[in-house]
Amino acid sequence: METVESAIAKIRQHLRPLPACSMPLAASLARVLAAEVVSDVDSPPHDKSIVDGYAIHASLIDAPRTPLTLLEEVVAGSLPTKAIEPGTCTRIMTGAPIPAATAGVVMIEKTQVADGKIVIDESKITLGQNIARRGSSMKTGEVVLSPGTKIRGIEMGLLAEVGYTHPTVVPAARVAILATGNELVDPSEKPPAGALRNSNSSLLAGLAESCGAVVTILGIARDDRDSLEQHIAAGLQHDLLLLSGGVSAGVLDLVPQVLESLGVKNHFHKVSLKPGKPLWFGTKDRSTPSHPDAPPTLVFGLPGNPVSGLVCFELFVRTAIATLQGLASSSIQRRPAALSKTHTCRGDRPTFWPGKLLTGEATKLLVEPLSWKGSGDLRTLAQADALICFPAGDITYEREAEVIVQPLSGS
Ligand SMILES: Nc1nc2c(c(=O)[nH]1)N[C@H]1C(S)=C(S)[C@@H](COP(=O)(O)OP(=O)(O)OC[C@H]3O[C@@H](n4cnc5c(N)ncnc54)[C@H](O)[C@@H]3O)O[C@H]1N2
Ligand code: MOO
Repeated sequence: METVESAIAKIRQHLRPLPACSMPLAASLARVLAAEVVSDVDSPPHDKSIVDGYAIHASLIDAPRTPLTLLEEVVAGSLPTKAIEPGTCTRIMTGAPIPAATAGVVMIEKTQVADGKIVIDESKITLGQNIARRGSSMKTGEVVLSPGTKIRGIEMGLLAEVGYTHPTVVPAARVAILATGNELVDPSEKPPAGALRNSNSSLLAGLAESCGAVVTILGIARDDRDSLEQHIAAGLQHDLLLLSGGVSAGVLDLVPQVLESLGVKNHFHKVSLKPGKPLWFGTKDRSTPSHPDAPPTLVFGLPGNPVSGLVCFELFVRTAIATLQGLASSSIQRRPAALSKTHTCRGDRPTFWPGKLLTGEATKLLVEPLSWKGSGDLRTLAQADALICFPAGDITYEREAEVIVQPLSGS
């Protein structure tokens, strides 16, 4: 049986980013850049005023109270026509290009008009004040964004500034979700005796969407070969297929054999982990003569118990989706914390126990182990924002014992 670490290592061997594509800027939020972005403009595009005021001549620095004759008015979007000379000034608005021979700009609030002349009311004028120089933020030809950058609103603005209306990005992963089980009914139905609602499709769709993936829900496959084959074949058309249920040792746990019969190569089955032990991972080759480097479809057979599926998603699937989408597959973010109360954990596998992070002293993270009833108890998870990682063994932890927690991100 794999350990969590060896399972992650095996999955990583099959991860690579999806082929880059060009995408309309408006659709690029949260995508990852696949190519350098080079500016084709200077920013600012000209020496510009950063305030509304008067452009003045250098001679005023020594004689600041000289009354000045107004030459003209320049607004953003227009061009000055006259150079500033001693004894003159130009009314200028924020963003407008400064006239030739401007030494600085004085804010309108620090000026007065007397007898039709402008008088500066500022004790100290410095050379270059209130002027932003052409190209001071970026120059034509400079690389302003690097491959691997995740596009936020900030980057969307910068891309627009440099004219990238169709940036080259790694696309969102297309994730298919397939629930399996004869006992499942749609969430819109009241389950009859022996049945329960399919909560896993919604759970996994939410988790995958929180990673930025585009999700297709394939419904419910029944526990027979035909139904599984039909649904799985549709799922294999995607970048990643998430199945839930049918992967342990029951008579109807047919998922592994059907996957393999459809050409999905198994890389491991079962991880020493609680909950989540029956996890199955495989890949289906998608390379063709014209696309020899096409990444394979990744297939995760998640255990049917909802919390087992959630834990497997957080430990294994989240990183896989991130890598497909061009983010460096970072190691899972874990941090030390102190238990808020005594807790006994039993088992022969490392356990990921739901916890609630509490505000401790500034430097100390506290975590409360929740009263969790096992891998079917999704209700308690609604209060959780972390998984507490306990090693294998029957161990009682005292209050304030140090444990490792893995925050539940965006889920
Ligand atoms: N002999 C063994 N029995 C079991 C083992 C084992 O190693 N040997 N592993 C146990 C563990 S651990 C888990 S976890 C479960 C996982 O079993 P499956 O992945 O085969 O899942 P199912 O049997 O289909 O379902 C388990 C449980 O989850 C409910 N379920 C299934 N799908 C959904 C869904 N879409 N939404 C909500 N709930 C769902 C299902 O009704 C079952 O109650 O196996 C243990 N057994
Ligand atoms: O390991 Mo299973 O996932 O506990 O219920």
